[in-house]
Amino acid sequence: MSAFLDLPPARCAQGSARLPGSKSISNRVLLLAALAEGDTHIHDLLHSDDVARMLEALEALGVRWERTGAHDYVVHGTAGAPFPVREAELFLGNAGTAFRPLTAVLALMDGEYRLRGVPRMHERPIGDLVEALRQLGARIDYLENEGYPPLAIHPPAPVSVETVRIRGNVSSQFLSALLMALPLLGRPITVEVVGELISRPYVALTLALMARFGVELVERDGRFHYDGQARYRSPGEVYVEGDASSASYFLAAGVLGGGPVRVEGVGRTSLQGDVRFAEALEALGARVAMGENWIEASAPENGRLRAFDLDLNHIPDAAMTLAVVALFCEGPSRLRHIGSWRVKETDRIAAMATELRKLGATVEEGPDFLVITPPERLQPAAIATYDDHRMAMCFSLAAFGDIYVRILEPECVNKTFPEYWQVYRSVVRPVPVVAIDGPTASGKGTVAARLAERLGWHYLDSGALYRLVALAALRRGLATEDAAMLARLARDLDVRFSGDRILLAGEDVTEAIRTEDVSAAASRIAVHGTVREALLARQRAFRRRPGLVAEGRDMGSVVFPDAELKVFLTASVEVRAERRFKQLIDKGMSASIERLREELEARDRRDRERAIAPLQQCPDALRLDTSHIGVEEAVEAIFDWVRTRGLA
Ligand SMILES: Nc1ncnc2c1ncn2[C@@H]1O[C@H](COP(=O)(O)OP(=O)(O)OP(=O)(O)O)[C@@H](O)[C@H]1O
Ligand SMILES: Nc1ccn([C@@H]2O[C@H](COP(=O)(O)O)[C@@H](O)[C@H]2O)c(=O)n1
Repeated sequence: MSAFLDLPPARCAQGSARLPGSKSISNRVLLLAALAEGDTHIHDLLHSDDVARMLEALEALGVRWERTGAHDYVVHGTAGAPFPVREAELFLGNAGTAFRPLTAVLALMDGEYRLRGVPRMHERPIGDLVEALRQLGARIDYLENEGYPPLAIHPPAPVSVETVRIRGNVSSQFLSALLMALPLLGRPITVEVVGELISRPYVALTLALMARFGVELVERDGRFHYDGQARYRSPGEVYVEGDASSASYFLAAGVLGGGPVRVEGVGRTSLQGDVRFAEALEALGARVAMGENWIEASAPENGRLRAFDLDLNHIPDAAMTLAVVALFCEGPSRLRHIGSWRVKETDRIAAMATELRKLGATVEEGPDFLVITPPERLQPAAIATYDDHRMAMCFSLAAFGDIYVRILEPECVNKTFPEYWQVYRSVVRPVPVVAIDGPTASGKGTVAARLAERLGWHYLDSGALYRLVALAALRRGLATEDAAMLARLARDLDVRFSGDRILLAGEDVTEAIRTEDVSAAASRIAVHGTVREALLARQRAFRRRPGLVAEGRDMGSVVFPDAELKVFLTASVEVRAERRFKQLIDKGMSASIERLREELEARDRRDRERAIAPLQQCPDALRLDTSHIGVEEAVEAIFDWVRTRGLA
C-alpha cells in the first residue's frame, strides 16, 4: 500500500473511459438474486471492496454463488426462504450498501446474526432503519452505542401491523433496505416516509431493480405499498450499468481539460440518479452530449465556467465532484442540501472544506451547505483522503490547476473503483516535460533554453537553484557539510526568476552564481539528500502549461521521472573544457584550460558518485553527443524527437 500518489499538473483530458459496474446496482442485485427464486446470471458486476463484503456475507449466510467470468457471476437464489445459515457473524467493512439492506433482510429471517464494520461504520447512524424494523417485530440490539452499528439481530417476534413509518432525512438507504425486505413478510404492508426523503433517485433505483426481480410496489403520496403476493423471481440475466457517480470524475475532467471525454456504460436510459450530474455541468456552461449508453463532456465554448448555486440533494455522491470543479468557476459557488454528506464514509462536508482550503480556496461551511470561492491561483497540496474513495477521486481533478497534487492513501479508491488511477492516466494528459540531463558544460543550459523558446514552453535551469543555495551559504559562512542548515536555507530561499535574470532576496545575482567558487560549492551541497528534497517542490512548480524543458543532473531520474522525453546530453571532456574556457574568456575573465578541465572533472565525479540522485543516463533517455555538432544542430535534433512523440 503506497502512502501517497503525486499527480502532475494536467494539460488536457481527452478520450474515453469504460466505467466499472455501479456499486449501488451491484450490491442490490446480489441481494435480490440471493432472495429470488431461480439462478441469476449477473454480468459486469463491480469488483471492489464494498461488493466483496456483500459477496463474503452471502457466502457466510449459505447463499451459493460462483464466478463464471471476469465480471460475471451466477447466484443461486433461496426463493424467499430464510438463508441456510441461521447463526453468523458478518464483517461488512464500510459498505453501507451491504450493511443496511442485510440488516433489514436478516431482521425478518429466523436467525441469530451479528453485523460489524470498520470503526467509521460504527459512527454512521442506523437508528431510523432499526426503529422501522422493530415496528415489524424485528428484535435488534445495539452492541455498542444506541443508534449505531454493530448490531445483534435475533429472530423476530410476530406482529400484525399494516403500516410502518420510517424517517428518510438521514439516508435514503434506510428506506431502500426496508423496501427490499418487504416480500419476506408474505403479507400486505405499507411503508410511510415521515418527513423529508433525501436522495430520492436512489429509492427509484431500488424500486426499478425490485421490479426487475418481479416485485412491483405501488407508490402514492410518499407511501409504498406491497401487496403481499409478489415474490422475487430471477429475471435470468442482469447487466450491471456503469457507475454513474464514477462517471462524474471523467466528465468533469473533460470539462476542465478541454475534452471531449466520453464515459461508456451509463447514458440516457440509466437507472441511476447521478447521471443528472451532466445537467449540473451544463448549468456551468459545459458542453454535454448523451447517448443511450454513453455521456460526453467538453469545456464551455468560451472556456469559462460559471459559478453556481445548486440544490444537490438528488445527486449527493456526484455533487462532491462539483465541489472541486468549483475551484475553476468564476466566483463563489454554493452547494446546497448536502447534509447527507455528514454521515457518509467520513464527514464529507468537513473533509471537503479542509482539503479545499489547503489548495487556497476560501470555504464557508454550514450544516448542509458549502460555499467555495476559488483562489487566484491554486497552491500545491497534500490531500488527506479520510479512507473515503470519493475524496481521492474528486481531488485528482485539482491537477487541472497547473499544480502537483499529492493524494494521500490513494488505494482508498478500491472501495468502488480499484482501477481508477489507471483509467485517470489514460484520459488525463500531464503537462509535458522534456528532461535534459548531462555533465558540466555539455551545453544543457544553452540547448534547453533555446528549445523552450522554440516550443513556447517554460524553462527550468535546476542547477541555478543549487547555485543560489551555494551563494547564500558562502555569504553566510555556512559549511558545505552542514546538511540541516543548508536544507533550511534551501527551503526558505527568497528567489525570483524574472525573464533571464535571477533575483535572490531582491538582488540580481545572475552573474554572481556563475563563478567557479559557487560552481564548486553547488556541487558539494548537492550531495545532501535534505537539500535536494527541499528543492524538489520548487523545481516541480516550473511544470506548467503548455510544457516544460528542464535541465540538470536528475531531471529524468528524480524530479520528472514521468517526463515524456528524456535526453542525456554529453560531449567529450576536452570539448567541454574548451567551451567553458571560451565562455570565461568571452566574459573577459582569465582562465587556465588545464585547471578548468580538472575542476570540471572533479565536479562530474562528485555528481556521478554521490549516493543520492547521481548524474546518470536513465535507461529510457536518448543520448546526444554534441562533441562535433553546434548548438542549432543539437536543438534541431531534440526538437525532432519532441515532434515524433507528438508533443509539439
Ligand atoms: N553543441 C554545442 N556546440 C558548441 N558549443 C556549445 C554547444 N552547446 C553548448 N555550447 C556552448 O558551451 C558553453 C557551455 O554550455 P552551457 O553553459 O549551456 O552548458 P551546461 O551543460 O548548461 O553547463 P553547466 O552544467 O555548467 O550549467 C556555452 O557557451 C554554449 O554556447
Ligand atoms: N539537477 C541538478 C542540477 C545541478 N546540480 C548540482 O548543481 C551544480 C551546478 O549545476 P549547473 O548545472 O549549473 O552546473 C552541479 O555541479 C550539480 O552538482 C544537481 O545536483 N542536480
